[in-house]
Amino acid sequence: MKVTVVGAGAVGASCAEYIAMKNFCSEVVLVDIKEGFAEGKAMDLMQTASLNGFDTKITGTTGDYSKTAGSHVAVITSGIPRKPGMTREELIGINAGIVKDVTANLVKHSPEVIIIVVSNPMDTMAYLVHKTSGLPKHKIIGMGGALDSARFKYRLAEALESPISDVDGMVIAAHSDTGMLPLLSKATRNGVPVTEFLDDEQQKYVIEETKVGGATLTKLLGTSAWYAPGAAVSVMVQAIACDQKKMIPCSLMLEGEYNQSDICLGVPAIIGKNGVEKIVNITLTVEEQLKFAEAAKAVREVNGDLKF
Ligand SMILES: NC(=O)c1ccc[n+]([C@@H]2O[C@H](COP(=O)([O-])OP(=O)(O)OC[C@H]3O[C@@H](n4cnc5c(N)ncnc54)[C@H](O)[C@@H]3O)[C@@H](O)[C@H]2O)c1
Ligand SMILES: O=C(O)C[C@H](O)C(=O)O
Repeated sequence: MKVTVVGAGAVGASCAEYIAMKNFCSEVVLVDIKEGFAEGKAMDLMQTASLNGFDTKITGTTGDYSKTAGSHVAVITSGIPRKPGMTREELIGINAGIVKDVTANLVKHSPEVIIIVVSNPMDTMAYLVHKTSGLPKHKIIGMGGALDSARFKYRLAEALESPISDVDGMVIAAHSDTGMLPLLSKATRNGVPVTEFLDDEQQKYVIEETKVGGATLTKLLGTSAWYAPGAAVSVMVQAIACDQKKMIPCSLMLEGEYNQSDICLGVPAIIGKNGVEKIVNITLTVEEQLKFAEAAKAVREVNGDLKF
């Protein structure tokens, strides 16, 4: 299994590191536009192989997409991250052009590739890849829900004063500060609804902190996060590489599911060797349905700024 990661910056390098550490892939190719940067990151990571005990071969290239030929999966992390005080949506002006060019280069050299879109604003960038790549819809997957759900579990465990391994939960809808929908109604501690343990104020805290999870880290770090994003991507790549058929919330092109069409939004899906094996329909409360529709409206407005 060959995986390309475009963008050897914070998130791209973290993806490559987690993928290699899990040792399920033969080859990871890092691509960046900055001269020598991807080559340097690849060499540094390869020098951890004997220390960390992996056999994945990591190489780097400055923009030579012929080196990515025959990739099964490609991850797009190229583009600018936000700074404190910014929204992800403000990145569209620069990142749309980058994502469009990168997609064309990837598909040219790997026509069968499955693309995982990470660059922000992610739901809109995933939509852009659908509109420009010519790939079938099951081969384009936006990464947001896996990360947001991990942050939800972190906040749930904090409020429950429990180990994170005790909790389960999922975030769907948009990967944005306002459009995320943490499904508190379905979150559990060892199978017991968390609503049995958390009062209204604690529930509100968990939801609000989850939604601004990326902004909180951006404020602390001065740029956006990379460890959890890289780990989230590695889980998705592994689900494809090992045909795990894992249920992961991902930003997918909807054609009537959840009452939405012609939009990429976070919904639970089965991820396996073909990419998206199936979108999973779950029952939402009336309030959740309204929030999902509101998130869709906001993402649609951002999509309207795209030029194809
Ligand atoms: N979807 C998510 O959950 C999620 C999570 C974290 C970050 N992100 C997004 O991922 C993107 C990358 O974040 P980061 O922290 O790694 O930024 P970064 O600045 O550390 O890295 C981005 C890299 O992309 C490279 N690049 C720019 N244009 C390129 C091109 N045309 N071809 C190849 N490489 C190119 C840059 O040289 C840089 O090395 C941002 O848009 C950020 O908002 C999304
Ligand atoms: O917050 C950001 O801008 C980056 C990313 O989308 C995240 O959620 O960490």
